[in-house]
Amino acid sequence: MEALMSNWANPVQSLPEKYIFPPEKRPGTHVFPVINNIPIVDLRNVDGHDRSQIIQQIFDASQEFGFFQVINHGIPASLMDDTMNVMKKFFAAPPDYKASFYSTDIAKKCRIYSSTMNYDNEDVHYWRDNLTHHCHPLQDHVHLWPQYPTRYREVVGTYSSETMKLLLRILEVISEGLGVKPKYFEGEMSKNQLLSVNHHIPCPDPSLTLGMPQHSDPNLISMLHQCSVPGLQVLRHGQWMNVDPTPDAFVVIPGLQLKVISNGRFSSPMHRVVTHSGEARTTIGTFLIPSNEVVIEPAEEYEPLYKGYTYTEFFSCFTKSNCDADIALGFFKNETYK
Ligand SMILES: O=C(O)CCC(=O)C(=O)O
Ligand SMILES: [Fe+2]
Repeated sequence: MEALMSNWANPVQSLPEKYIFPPEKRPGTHVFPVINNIPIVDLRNVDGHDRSQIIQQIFDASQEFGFFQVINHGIPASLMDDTMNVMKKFFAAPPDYKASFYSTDIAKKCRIYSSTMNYDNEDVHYWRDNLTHHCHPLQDHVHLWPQYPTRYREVVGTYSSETMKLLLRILEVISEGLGVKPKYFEGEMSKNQLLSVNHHIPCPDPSLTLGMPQHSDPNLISMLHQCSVPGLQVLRHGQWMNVDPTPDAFVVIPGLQLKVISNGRFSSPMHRVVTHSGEARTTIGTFLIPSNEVVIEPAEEYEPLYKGYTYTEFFSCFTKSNCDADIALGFFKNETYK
């Protein structure tokens, strides 16, 4: 349980050796530029006269940046704040309470762990704790969730059903732009909803370590709710750049399955997390994940870049390739159109 950083005495005076990355992987003392023109999609009139313009904005943003932010998305700021506060309180809970959720078993449906799924075998640890649990359908999972703080289940229950609805609305807009049936992404395609909360305590030396490895999200689509402390970086034209938090917005990140289904019209941007020396950072990620059995394939018939596969087949290649998206997708590339 000493693995959980949120139990450590605060502040940590010097970076423990196990968290110091080899020089080529360190973020260094470089000041990273901020992406100051991240596309912001205003969803206020998505069901009205702005719909076709919104579709265009989402596709343009995905082509140009790989991701976008949404505002006026219908989830009240008060619910976003309540959920963030509940999460911050959970990570501040007594160590004994958190111990009951600690597990390195990825099959466990509600758990807290530190660094990555590979804590026991990795050479260097990432500077993060993570709470992950399934959310959908609520009645199958809510009994496994924390009960501290006392409002956890009530607040996070509402939050997760609202974020699920929002992601399905965004996916419906995307399906329209792709020219597939409006409910293409419902049901098996978005069967599992995962809430993944990252918590990074203040770090004595952010130049030497990382809060999360560089990766593309393996699922269908992700939505990220950042607190006010920056840390998310996206690789843009070969350079790491900061995606600073926009109050009350969500960052929408297409996953690798959307890249395949859209036949490459969406990409799945490479991102990572750097640490902060002054303040703790908490982010709430919502992931939609296909069922294990559903066949993922380009929705267009014309020159499909990938062969069909099940999500289980993909995920096994993804983990075997050490979570390298290019290697994993390489197994499913269609030779004819490479
Ligand atoms: O916490 C963040 O800012 C990013 C989280 C993320 O990329 C992920 O959980 O996949
Ligand atoms: Fe991610």
